[in-house]
Amino acid sequence: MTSFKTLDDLEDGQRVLVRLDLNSPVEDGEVQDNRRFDRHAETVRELAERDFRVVLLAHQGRPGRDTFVSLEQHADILSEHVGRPVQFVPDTFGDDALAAIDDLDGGDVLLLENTRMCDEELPEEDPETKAETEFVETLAPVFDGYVNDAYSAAHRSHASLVGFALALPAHAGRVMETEYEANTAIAEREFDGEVTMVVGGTKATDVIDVMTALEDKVDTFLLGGIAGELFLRADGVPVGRDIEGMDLFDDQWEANEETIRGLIDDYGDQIRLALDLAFEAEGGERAEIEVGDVAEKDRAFLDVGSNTVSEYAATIEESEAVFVKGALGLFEDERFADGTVGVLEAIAGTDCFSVVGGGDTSRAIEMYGMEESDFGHVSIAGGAYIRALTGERLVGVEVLRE
Ligand SMILES: Nc1ncnc2c1ncn2[C@@H]1O[C@H](COP(=O)(O)OP(=O)(O)O)[C@@H](O)[C@H]1O
Ligand SMILES: O=C(OP(=O)(O)O)[C@H](O)COP(=O)(O)O
Repeated sequence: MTSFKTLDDLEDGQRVLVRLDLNSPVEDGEVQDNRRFDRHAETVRELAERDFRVVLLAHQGRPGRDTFVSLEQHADILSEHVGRPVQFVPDTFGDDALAAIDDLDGGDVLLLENTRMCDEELPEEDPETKAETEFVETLAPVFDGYVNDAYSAAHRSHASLVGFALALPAHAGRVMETEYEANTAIAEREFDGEVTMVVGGTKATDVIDVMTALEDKVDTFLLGGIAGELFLRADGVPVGRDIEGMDLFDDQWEANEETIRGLIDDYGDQIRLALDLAFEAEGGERAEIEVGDVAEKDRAFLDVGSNTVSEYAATIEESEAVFVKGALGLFEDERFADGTVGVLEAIAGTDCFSVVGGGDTSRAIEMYGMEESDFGHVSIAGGAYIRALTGERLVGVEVLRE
């Protein structure tokens, strides 16, 4: 990451403003611990150990949603991960925030209130405009430097993500560095051997965008999940029952059909579809059917079948690099986890370069007892990961470039 200043370029003991992404699931008002805390703790711990006065900015939820809550609980959770106290002040840039910042000693860590509670944070405007907000103009002068560690939010042109980067010497945090390198690898790196991409999940437009952008970079796409069913249907297999709250096979089908057919016609040799599928039998147990035997108006399919898993695993074992976007089945239900777990275990069992992304999919790694260390990189980004895969530049990363 040579075109960015990193923590290595900061002089110890300064006062630094650090943007993290602690955006988390919230259940009944309770913020849920997750991998974002653990990853960012590394950056925070390093700065505190180097005697910086560390002030943290982060957001939670969006105004109007149940997940839009204070960061008070985040401070406690982060403190557990960092292994030292994380103070909290319920203010973003007012007198209370400034007084709390002023009170800090070297090695102290303070989290300010949810940046999205500040009116100037959210409207998406260019970095120059954001740098001129009262939020940035008030806080920036009390710091020596700005660190952005929030790769997973770097696609948003919000004040705390782009404004401070223009107002202060800007540096990439450790999470920013590793996420950037891994997530841009497919767009930026040349691999000598086969490059394989596992594509699944439920987000049809993401899948179409990624496949369209990466046709030249990827040798084989292994499809599963709802996304795979869209391709099977376009290929003439009568599958496609929508899951609750989605209408991919109904209203949206027409909008996507032509694009998917076009991808199959142009790049059919690179695209591998499921050979068999799994469903819930009458007794509730998992059952499988060959794709060729699926009849019109058949049931909902919840996973790829075992022949597909074996085939996909064999391709992965011969690959030099494997990227994962989306799950191959409803892995949250153990009966339908074989596809997702099968390909992840195949990746973990090889020494290929690998990146697993997408919030839901990477959760399968811990759910089924796999070790993150068996993968090249497990991303904590969702939207930013997709954008990186399609070669889009992230505004929050761009403003860090020297
Ligand atoms: N056949 C299927 N039926 C129902 N849900 C599925 C199926 N295949 C995959 N899924 C669901 O897709 C989700 C992941 O999809 P998506 O949100 O697109 O991926 P990510 O968040 O990892 O980017 C998982 O929670 C999984 O349960
Ligand atoms: O969690 C995030 O995005 P993600 O769910 O796409 O990973 C980021 O914190 C960005 O949040 P936002 O999509 O509300 O701007």
